[in-house]
Amino acid sequence: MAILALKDVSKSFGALKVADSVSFALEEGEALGIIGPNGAGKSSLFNMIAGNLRVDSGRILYGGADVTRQPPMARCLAGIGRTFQIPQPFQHLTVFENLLVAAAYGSRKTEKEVSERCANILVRTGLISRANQLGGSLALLERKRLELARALATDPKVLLLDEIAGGLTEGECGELVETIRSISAAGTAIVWVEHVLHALTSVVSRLLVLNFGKVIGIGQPAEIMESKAVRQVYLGIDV
Ligand SMILES: Nc1ncnc2c1ncn2[C@@H]1O[C@H](COP(=O)(O)OP(=O)(O)OP(=O)(O)O)[C@@H](O)[C@H]1O
Repeated sequence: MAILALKDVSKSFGALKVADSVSFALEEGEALGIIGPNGAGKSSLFNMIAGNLRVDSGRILYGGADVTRQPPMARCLAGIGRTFQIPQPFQHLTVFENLLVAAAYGSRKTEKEVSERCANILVRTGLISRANQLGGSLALLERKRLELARALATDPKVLLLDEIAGGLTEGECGELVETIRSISAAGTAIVWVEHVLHALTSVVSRLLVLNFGKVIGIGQPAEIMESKAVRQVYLGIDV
């Protein structure tokens, strides 16, 4: 059964259609990449899946249940975790405290469970040596890692990554990809919106292409990048 499914989801801002009857399904443990030109509606799609933006029509199913009208917190507690394109950690809390907030808020876990879980995530995301540093003092790669760690602290079954590799150097990007790959290998389903294609395709098994809110292709990365419609629209190549 699909862990996440969108069925004919549509959304407009006035005359601008950011989702035009979008449908796709994500299997448990699958890693799906989403690409598309600037303004195609990728972040809006994440906002609708996470509950930060209401759909105009269509349905969002999570674990088979209809969550279309559920608020963001309910979806987060149910297991839909996300990162934001621009990381905004609590600047005056330490890295560890930032994680504690994400892990403890609204959850019924004990203090011991929450602290152990956060310490473990700091190790997995390469942030353990930064645990006591203030969130506001981190460099870009570490802020991205913290964004990822905060999403993981909510214990997601589906992790939505919004352009997490953007702005990193080649080496930093490679390090982050390794971390994301290990999260995927541990069984967390991932939907990753990214412009850095080589990073994306080194992790995901399928790519979905959005253009003006419409899905213009979904399939294996090699097949998608060869598709005429995708090359014309996304890469600007005349074929
Ligand atoms: N709340 C809003 N009100 C009006 N227009 C919006 C709103 N949010 C987004 N838009 C517009 O909707 C379009 C899609 O935006 P969105 O951020 O979803 O695109 P994107 O594919 O994520 O782009 P990028 O790759 O640049 O991040 C853009 O033209 C954007 O300006």
